[in-house]
Amino acid sequence: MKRTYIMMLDSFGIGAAADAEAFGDTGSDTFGHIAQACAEGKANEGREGPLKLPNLARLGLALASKESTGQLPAGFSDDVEIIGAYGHADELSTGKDTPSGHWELAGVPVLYEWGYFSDHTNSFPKELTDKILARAGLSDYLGNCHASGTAILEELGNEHMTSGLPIFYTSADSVFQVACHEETFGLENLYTLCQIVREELEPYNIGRVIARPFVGTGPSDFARTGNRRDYAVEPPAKTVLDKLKDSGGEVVSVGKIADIYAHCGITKKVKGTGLEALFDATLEEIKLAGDNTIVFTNFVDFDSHFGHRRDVAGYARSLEYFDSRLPELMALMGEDDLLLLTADHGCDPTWPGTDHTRERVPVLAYGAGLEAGSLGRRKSFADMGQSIASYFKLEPMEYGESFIK
Ligand SMILES: O=P(O)(O)O[C@H]1O[C@H](CO)[C@@H](O)[C@H]1O
Ligand SMILES: [Mn+2]
Ligand SMILES: [Mn+2]
Repeated sequence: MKRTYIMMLDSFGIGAAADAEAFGDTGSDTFGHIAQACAEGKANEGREGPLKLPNLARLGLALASKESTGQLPAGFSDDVEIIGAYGHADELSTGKDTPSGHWELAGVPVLYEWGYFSDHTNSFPKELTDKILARAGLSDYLGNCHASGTAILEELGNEHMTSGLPIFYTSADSVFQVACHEETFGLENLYTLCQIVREELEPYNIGRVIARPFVGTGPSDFARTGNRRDYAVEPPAKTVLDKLKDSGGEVVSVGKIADIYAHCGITKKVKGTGLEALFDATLEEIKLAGDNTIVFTNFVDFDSHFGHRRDVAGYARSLEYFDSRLPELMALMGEDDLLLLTADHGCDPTWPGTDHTRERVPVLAYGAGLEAGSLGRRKSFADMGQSIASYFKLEPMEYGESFIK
């Protein structure tokens, strides 16, 4: 029986990419800097001391990081019995965003330039927002800037609730984000507005519109909810997910995977909010998975709760939680099953600003008869897509070199 489990630790980079300089990210290292802070006793909220990831270490995480950066992350040893194939991959895609990372992993790098709203204030062109407002029947909107999604709620959340005007903001990514209160504005109204934005963005080549619903009564208790929705454009070519689906296989999305692939190549969708719920849902789907199935989970909290929020201790705590649950997943694996752990970009919580960081990602592959040891430096995340194609005996992808025969 052939089944692949892809665990996407959103934003878990392992060292600056070869081209990090072009992004202002030279020296960034999500994993390395978290480990460093932990070893120095600077990440003790809700956890303590050096970062402990024994299961990921046995899969080769620390050694992959060493091969990426030239040094072992603080608190990790190379004297560990390695049970998996481990490597690190550079990104071919032009951007350090979520869709690019996910699509490239599935064999389709984004080689064109996305559109960006690069101006930090007055970010959106008036002719665009005029069209959106007219279609949505709104008189005006708030925001119109680059912002952290939680900071902008503190700043504009109250005004939004009293005026009923949506908050529009963006970031260094190719995104148009819309924050609205779930109760005062209404969740369905927010989704409808985002659909209008998606349609009006057609000429701008923007990767994603993101609905950012929140609840609460004021800045002290505003909280974003799990009803976030991503409206991505479709990948520019068939991904390995499409190919497996077209060949009659099953592709199960857990979390926001389906949204990120614009629902292409997916046969079943399961949602969950938070690391624990997503891990539970993943285990349930693995138990149900038949032959020729991919179960693909995105663990978004690493990125949205900790990376973007520059919360080192929170990131470390969640990594340790994730690691502690890995044995449950591995116990469900059949002899021929393949487990892949990776990331889509970096989001170094020690880095200035609140944006992603251009980093290499871990490529941890386990099972399916793979020999334990180094896979070295991979030129593209697409090596994973090519390997999955080869594993399921699908037509080869256009990009990527397989590490599975
Ligand atoms: O600050 P928040 O709203 O979490 O937004 C972040 O999330 C988006 C998607 O990763 C990024 O573009 C960044 O802007
Ligand atoms: Mn991401
Ligand atoms: Mn992000």
